[in-house]
Amino acid sequence: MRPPIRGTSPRRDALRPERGGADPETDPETDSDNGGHAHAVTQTQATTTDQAAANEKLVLALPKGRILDELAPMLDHAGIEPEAAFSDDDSRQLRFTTNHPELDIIRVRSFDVATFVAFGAAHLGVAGNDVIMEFDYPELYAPVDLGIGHCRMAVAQPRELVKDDDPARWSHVRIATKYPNITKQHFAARGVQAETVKLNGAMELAPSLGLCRRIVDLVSSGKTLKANDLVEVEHIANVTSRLIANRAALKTRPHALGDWIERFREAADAA
Ligand SMILES: Nc1ncnc2c1ncn2[C@@H]1O[C@H](COP(=O)(O)OP(=O)(O)OP(=O)(O)O)[C@@H](O)[C@H]1O
Ligand SMILES: O=P(O)(O)OC[C@H]1O[C@H](OP(=O)(O)OP(=O)(O)O)[C@H](O)[C@@H]1O
Repeated sequence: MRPPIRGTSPRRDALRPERGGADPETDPETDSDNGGHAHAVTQTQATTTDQAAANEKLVLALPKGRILDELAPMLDHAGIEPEAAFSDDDSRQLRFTTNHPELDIIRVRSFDVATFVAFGAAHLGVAGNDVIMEFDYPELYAPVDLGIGHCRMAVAQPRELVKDDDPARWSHVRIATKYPNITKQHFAARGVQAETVKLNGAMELAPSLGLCRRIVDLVSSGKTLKANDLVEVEHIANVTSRLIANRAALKTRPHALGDWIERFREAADAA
């Protein structure tokens, strides 16, 4: 099951910052979400649904790990104080209340943030644009670049391969990566066929063990590549973390979500 797909270019659209904050009421794309079927819903049904939605708690999905550390001061600036268990590493709790009775936080894996928000299980979330691009969910909208989680996505290969190799002459490559979709799109755009082997981590091991000669992965300091005798040969994208929102929720609860989007925008501007 995937969220419904529309015939536009959602990836680029999702990552485009919106002027003056999200206004789903005037967003022509969100207006066309129902493909005209909205007229079949009676006013009473619509009102009841809106009220039910408005009474539901908002859920903010946050990733475990490194992003959470950088996000902490931003949550503070946005006025969000999670309950104590949120910062307790020994706690097995996954959903947390906050100082706002209408807002809960869930803590999930970074790739899963996008899925929870795209399917409407969470209304808002924080995810790297690596994750947003890889899934390319049309139901995601990314209004705020939080300016944290800076890194880049790159193609890398063993140092020894570089001297006799010209990437401009590649016609077919085999790549180990956590990002098969981005990788295929990147190479397709320059006429290279890419065969991908999906790994969930430690991609840097693949060349030395003969799995694939090349990898696509995130690079920040470059230490991991260096330690594994690999070098970057192509840049694919710059990566930062974004606030993401479910488009349908933006439409049904524009004020509640818009308020949180504005708070995160201010927190990002202040950082
Ligand atoms: N070296 C890095 N420097 C800066 N940001 C990074 C780096 N590696 C990853 N990121 C960003 O942080 C996000 C989460 O990465 P992190 O390594 O914390 O989780 P993960 O190991 O990819 O996911 P999981 O929780 O599923 O194990 C990535 O999606 C990316 O946007
Ligand atoms: O350029 P660097 O500063 O060395 O950072 C790059 C490393 O960071 C990420 O891995 P992470 O530490 O998240 O481990 P992972 O393999 O479990 O994803 C990424 O996948 C690289 O391996």
